Amino acid sequence: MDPEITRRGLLLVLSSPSGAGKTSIARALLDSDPNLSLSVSVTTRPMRAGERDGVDYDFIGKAEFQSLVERGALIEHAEVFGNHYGTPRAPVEDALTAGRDMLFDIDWQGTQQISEGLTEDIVTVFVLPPSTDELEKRLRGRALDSEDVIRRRMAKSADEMSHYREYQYVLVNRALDESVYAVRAILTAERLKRRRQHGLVDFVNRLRRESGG
Ligand SMILES: Nc1nc2c(ncn2[C@@H]2O[C@H](COP(=O)(O)OP(=O)(O)O)[C@@H](O)[C@H]2O)c(=O)[nH]1
Ligand SMILES: Nc1ncnc2c1ncn2[C@@H]1O[C@H](COP(=O)(O)OP(=O)(O)O)[C@@H](O)[C@H]1O
Repeated sequence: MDPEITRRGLLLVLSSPSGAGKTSIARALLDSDPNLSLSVSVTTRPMRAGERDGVDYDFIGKAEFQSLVERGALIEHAEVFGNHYGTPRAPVEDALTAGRDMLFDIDWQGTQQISEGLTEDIVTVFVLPPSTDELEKRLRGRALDSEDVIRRRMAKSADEMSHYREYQYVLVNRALDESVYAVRAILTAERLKRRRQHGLVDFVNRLRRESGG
């Protein structure tokens, strides 16, 4: 991009029923895109094997969570599967003004709350599994949750999927590399939206002057 043209950051939201693959897509995007960073949520859910505190989530207690809510430090928050989750406000506001993009792995309740305040900045993608059998296979294959938790997540998936209409883009996650490719394409196109690019008037005026128009 020409240095005269700067851009406001965007907020890329990925939602899906649990196990459809949004975390896998998110990790691949983050690994390959230096201008994209993950919005690290706070949660009261216990840490899973393989997760890192401060990287995947900030794992906090219920009292601390409540205090963040009361201080208005969360841009949105919701209860999912009996645990509390929320998005810290400050990193989001900093990223937008600095022209950096942020990725959110949040549910439909959080997406609705962020959409209300930041309608112009948000790009939303809903990820569907290819089939219910495959969804269950992926949840079991992840081997991180107990049988009871897996059953609860499967039972909630129909409810979560009913919100696909509230999203701008919808993607069926068949082959992971194809899904990552598709979300990268969305990101590329959204970054080129005219309204996100500042300085275009001066840039085009200069081009026109230089070409004698
Ligand atoms: N509203 C909201 N939802 C969140 C946040 N962080 C995670 N979630 C959602 O909470 C649900 C459960 O997340 P998690 O416990 O990590 O399980 P998994 O995504 O199914 O592996 C998922 O639908 C996440 O997208 C957050 O900060 N806000
Ligand atoms: N396209 C895919 N094909 C096969 N397995 C997948 C695919 N995407 C993700 N998985 C696997 O499915 C499981 C759930 O994926 P994950 O990214 O944790 O889902 P979510 O974040 O939506 O709960 C993981 O074991 C992951 O490796």
